[in-house]
Amino acid sequence: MPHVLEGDLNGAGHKYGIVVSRFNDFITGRLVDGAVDCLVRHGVQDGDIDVVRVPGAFEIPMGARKLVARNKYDAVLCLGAVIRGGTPHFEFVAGEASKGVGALALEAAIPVLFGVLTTNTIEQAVERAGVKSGNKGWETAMAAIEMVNLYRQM
Ligand SMILES: Nc1c(NC[C@H](O)[C@H](O)[C@H](O)CO)[nH]c(=O)[nH]c1=O
Ligand SMILES: CC(=O)[C@@H](O)COP(=O)(O)O
Repeated sequence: MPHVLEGDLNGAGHKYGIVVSRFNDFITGRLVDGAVDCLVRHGVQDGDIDVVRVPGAFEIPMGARKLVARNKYDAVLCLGAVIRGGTPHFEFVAGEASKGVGALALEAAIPVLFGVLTTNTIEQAVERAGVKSGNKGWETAMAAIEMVNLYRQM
């Protein structure tokens, strides 16, 4: 039988930083609600969750990097919503947000999670912010709890 490592879903005693972009706040606010609900329901104290708001998804990596540098969190969650418009701007904003979070995640000593919606339509974003396709904030928080507990075993 192989020896398998995986993190459990108990968040008791964990501290989390959340960076969220204000652009499309009608969506990103729901992502934060979902993430905080998930963390608290899995044992994280409300007072152990800090939320930092940045203007848009392009600024998420900057905010996340500052949160990691505080050295006070077990993980940092990055939440946002990039919704395609009429120009190629979507590709650049979404691309830089994911590249920046990905690079930070590989250099940081703690898990940095990517919960940025990148959708073609507003409807797709709404569906993934607590409607019929779940809540990307909740999903990101679940992954964060698991990764924190996995890191503690490695
Ligand atoms: N169009 C969206 C943006 N655009 C703004 C950028 O993220 C950035 O704030 C600006 O370019 C200044 O650097 N941001 C989103 O989060 N979502 C969008 O759909
Ligand atoms: C993702 C975006 O930057 C987008 O909302 C901007 O819309 P547009 O491409 O119509 O300027």
